[in-house]
Amino acid sequence: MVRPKKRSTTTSAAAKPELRRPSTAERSAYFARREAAKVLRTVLNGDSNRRAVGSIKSLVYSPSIRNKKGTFALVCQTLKHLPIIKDILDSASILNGKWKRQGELMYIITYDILFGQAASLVGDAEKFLLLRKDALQSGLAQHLVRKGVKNIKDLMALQQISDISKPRYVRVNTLKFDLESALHELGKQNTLISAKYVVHKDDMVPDLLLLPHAVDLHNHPLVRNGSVFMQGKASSMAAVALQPEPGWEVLDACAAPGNKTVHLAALMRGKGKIIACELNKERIQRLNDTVKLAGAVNVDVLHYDFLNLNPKDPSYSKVRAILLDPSCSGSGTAAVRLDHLLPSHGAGNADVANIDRLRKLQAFQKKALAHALSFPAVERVVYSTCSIHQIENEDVIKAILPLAKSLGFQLATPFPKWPRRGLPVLEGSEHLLRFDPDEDKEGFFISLFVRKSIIGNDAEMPVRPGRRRITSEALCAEKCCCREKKPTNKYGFAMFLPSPFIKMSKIWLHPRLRVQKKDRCNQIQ
Ligand SMILES: C[S@@+](CC[C@H](N)C(=O)[O-])C[C@H]1O[C@@H](n2cnc3c(N)ncnc32)[C@H](O)[C@@H]1O
Repeated sequence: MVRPKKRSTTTSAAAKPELRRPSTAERSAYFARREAAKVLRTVLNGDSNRRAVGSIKSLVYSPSIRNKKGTFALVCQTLKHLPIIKDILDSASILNGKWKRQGELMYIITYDILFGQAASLVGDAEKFLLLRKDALQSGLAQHLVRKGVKNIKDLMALQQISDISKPRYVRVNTLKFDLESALHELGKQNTLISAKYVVHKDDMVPDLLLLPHAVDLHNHPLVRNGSVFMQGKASSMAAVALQPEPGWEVLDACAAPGNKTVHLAALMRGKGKIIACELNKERIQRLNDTVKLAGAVNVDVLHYDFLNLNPKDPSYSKVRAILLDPSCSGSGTAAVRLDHLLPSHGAGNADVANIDRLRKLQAFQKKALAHALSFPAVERVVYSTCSIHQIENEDVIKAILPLAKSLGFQLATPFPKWPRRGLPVLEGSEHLLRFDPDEDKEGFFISLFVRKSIIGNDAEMPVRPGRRRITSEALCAEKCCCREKKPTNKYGFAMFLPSPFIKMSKIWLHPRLRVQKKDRCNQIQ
């Protein structure tokens, strides 16, 4: 890394301005630009490979970034202006091989020279671009002409980049703090911004507080000591929908970073047991940290593949509720993650690679939901995603519903007063809950399965927890999400039933359960 030059002993009058010791502001701006370039490189690489390693926010708020606020602003602003910056650098052929390899740093500095803090520019890369400032400025003037606008303000308006004014929610961690004290503390005069936050209680989710969107609480003492968690409304609804009772055994199937795990612990008032299962080794540390920060003593972190947990293992025989918040496309949080700033935005979201990815995610989601429903004592299962795609939401429920029904589950209605429900593509979609990215500033999906002893019309006999009645529809759903499709006979039944099912001899040949061959698998496509 080329650092700002230290004071030199030379006495040459011409060299003096170049070699003076950089001021604190210049040094801090120098490092902020390097930190921003590092984040920008990760973001742009992830975007071009369609494999984001983290959102802009999560990258900026990682411990390695010192000047978080400055870095975040610089990355966002550079991204907003990136098409213009690239056009100017390309058309003026300013970058040679050496500086091309540091493209992200060049973008950041160009942003600063043309649109930002050109005052504190020290460093070799900065010097290189400052020497070409005239070329950059005339490139900008030509760009404005090409776009048919008079000034930068009009140019930005043309790009129609809207700021996402998502309200800021915090969930009070009742394991450590109480709602009224949090309301009081957060409402106090804030010395940093010399203003009071206006804090409201959420009208639907207990222990959730609402603040203005501009409020930055990352460094607030209550956040740092785990008294409150920065958690959105939709995400906070998932654990509440599960309604775990104090003393229950609960499984959080896909747990890291653990926001919902510790919410479950708070709802259970620290009584009972939560098994927090997580596959990803790196994310286990985050999960452990969240659990520790929240003071959740009844959480057992398990580094394991949820799909390989054996529901018949006595360790899980008392699990009464499962929260399944599996990996998903994250499309519902795209706005919050500032994906609209990325070059790929608007480049055809539904491209082939994306659809392929969604199908793979859906295959996992269906397997995981079928697996969650197979735990013998489970009474309540929440399936949630932060995706807006039907394929990861309603389609998953539709595919698994026959199996769920055969096991004695029904869809129940979490938060009946919430106005936005599931897309009407399956019977019972009114039970499903959706957050809309336009109306609610984020997309989210929650479904709740509750085990009843009588299954509506399809069943004359009660199904006790732990016992399953297998219908042909259920078999279809289970096979199609876990195995290859099997050939069916003219009645629509599988001709090659998996041997354990035959051994169980529990396939009830009730005429109602025979589904038409043509209808059998369409719900899982
Ligand atoms: C959407 S995130 C969960 C967020 C979490 N519920 C929260 O609120 O903080 C999904 C998590 O599931 C994990 N995961 C994916 N496949 C898994 C599997 N087969 N078993 C356990 N965890 C898995 C991912 O590593 C990821 O951490």
